[in-house]
Amino acid sequence: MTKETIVLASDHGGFDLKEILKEMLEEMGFDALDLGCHSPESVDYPDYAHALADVIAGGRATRGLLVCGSGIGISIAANRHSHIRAALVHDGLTARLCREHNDANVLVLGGRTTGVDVARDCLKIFLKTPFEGGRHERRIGKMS
Ligand SMILES: O=C(CO)[C@H](O)[C@H](O)[C@H](O)COP(=O)(O)O
Repeated sequence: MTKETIVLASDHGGFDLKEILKEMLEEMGFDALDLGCHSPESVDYPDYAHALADVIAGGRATRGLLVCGSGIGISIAANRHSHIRAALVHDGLTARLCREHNDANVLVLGGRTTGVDVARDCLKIFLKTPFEGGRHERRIGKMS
């Protein structure tokens, strides 16, 4: 069976958490396409958000994960792309709602703000929760 590819990227502030979540994705049976960064050396988060958006635009992955220090900068950068709905979440509830209501295609976490256990939960919930459609479909349509 073909593995689904999940694309992921971070800046230095999200590097440690991205590495942990990459391993988790692989353990869950996904193909984790890691666009970097590849060390804790300081880099610029927009470069990584744009690279991830390009991969999703190209169709190699449909879902992604971004991490920076707070999750804020990298989500702002990712959401400049019209095909990206990147959701910065902080707990299981927001991870579920970003899928059910917003059909988010990119999960964003803060490596300096969210603990590893919560981050793992968020990722699991993000991956398994379907979009509810209905009234939410209309609202999403108004954003494109
Ligand atoms: O964009 C951010 C804050 O909104 C991220 O947290 C970055 O990772 C952060 O700004 C990086 O900060 P640093 O002082 O250069 O490590």
